[in-house]
Amino acid sequence: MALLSGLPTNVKIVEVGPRDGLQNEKTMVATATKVELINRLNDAGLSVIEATAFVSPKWVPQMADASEVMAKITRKSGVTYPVLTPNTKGLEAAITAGATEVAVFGAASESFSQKNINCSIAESLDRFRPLVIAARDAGLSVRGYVSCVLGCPYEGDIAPEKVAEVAKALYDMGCYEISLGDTIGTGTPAKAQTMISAVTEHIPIEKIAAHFHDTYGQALANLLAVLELGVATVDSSVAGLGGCPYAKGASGNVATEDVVYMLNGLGIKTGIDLEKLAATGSWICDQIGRSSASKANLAIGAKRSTNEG
Ligand SMILES: CC(C)(COP(=O)([O-])OP(=O)([O-])OC[C@H]1O[C@@H](n2cnc3c(N)ncnc32)[C@H](O)[C@@H]1OP(=O)([O-])[O-])[C@@H](O)C(=O)NCCC(=O)NCCSC(=O)C[C@@](C)(O)CC(=O)[O-]
Repeated sequence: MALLSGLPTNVKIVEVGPRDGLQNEKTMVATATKVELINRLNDAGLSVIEATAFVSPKWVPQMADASEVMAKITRKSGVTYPVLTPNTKGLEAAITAGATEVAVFGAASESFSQKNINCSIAESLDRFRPLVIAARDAGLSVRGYVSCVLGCPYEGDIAPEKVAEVAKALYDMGCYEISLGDTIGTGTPAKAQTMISAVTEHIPIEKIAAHFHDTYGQALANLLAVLELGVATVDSSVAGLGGCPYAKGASGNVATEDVVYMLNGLGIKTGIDLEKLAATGSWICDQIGRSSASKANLAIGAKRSTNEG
C-alpha cells in the first residue's frame, strides 16, 4: 500500500521567478537578462511563466520595464505569461503590452494589504472587482493571489477563515484560480493542510494553487502536505529566487528545481526538463551574482561538473 495518498497524477507548475524572484533584487536586473531568463524557462518546458508586474515603479522599481519585457520575450504557443496588475492602470498597460492573463493580489492580513498595495482588504476587493470584469471582457484570464495565508510579518498568525473569506471573494468575482501565498514562509505542514481545508469549504480544490516561500525550510514539506489533499498547481521560482519587498527577511519561493525533483520521484508529471531547468537556475544566479537556494540545482550542477571533469 502506498504511504502517500491522494496525490495528483499531474501538477501544473507556475514559474514565478522572473516576477516574484527578481522584484526584490537590490541591483537593477537588465531587461535583456529578464527576457533571456523567460526564454530559457520556456525552453525547459515551463508552460506558465509569470513574466513581470505592471505595478507602480515608485513602489517596485525592479518591475519598471514590464512593457519592454513583454515586448521582447519570445512567446511560445501553449505557454502563458501572466503579469501582476494591482489596478486598472496596470491592467490597461498589460493589455497594451499583449498580456493574455493578469493577476490581482490581495492579502488575508490588513497590515500587509496596507504595506503592499496601500489600501485595506475591503478597498482592494472593491478595486479588483471592476478590474476583473474589464479583463474578462477583454478576453483575458484573471488569477487571484492571497498573501499571508500562513502568517503575516506584522500581525503574526492569520485565521484560516480569513484566508477563506478573501479567497472566496476573489473566486466569486471571477478569478479562475486562487494562489495561496505563505509570503513569509512560516507555515508548517499541518497548518498548511488546515488552511487549505478551510478554503476548500468555498472553492474547489482544483482551483487552488500553493505559493509557498521557503524562509524556514518548510516549503517542500508544506507542498507535499497539500498535494495529499489534491492541490495540483504549484507556484515556484527557479533557483529559489526572491523575497518580498514588503516582508522583511522573507526568502524566495520554493525552488522549481526542488519541486520538480520531488514530483519526479513521486511519479507525478510536470512536462519539465530538470537538467535544462537547473542549467537555467545556475545561469540566472551567475547573472545576478547570487548563489542558488535550490539544493537540487546545486546537486545537479556538482554532478555535471564531475562528469565533465
Ligand atoms: C497599488 C499601488 C499602485 C498603489 O499605490 P498608491 O501610491 O496608493 O497609488 P496611486 O494611485 O496614488 O498612484 C501613485 C503613483 O503610482 C502610479 N501608478 C499607480 N498604479 C500604477 C501602475 N499599475 N503602474 C504604473 N504606475 C502606477 C500613479 O500614476 C502615481 O504616479 P505619480 O502621479 O505619482 O507620478 C502600489 O501600492 C503598488 O504598485 N503596489 C505594488 C506592490 C507590489 O508589487 N508588491 C509585490 C507583489 S505582491 C507579492 O509579491 C506577493 C505574492 C503575489 O507573490 C504572493 C505571496 O507570496 O504572498
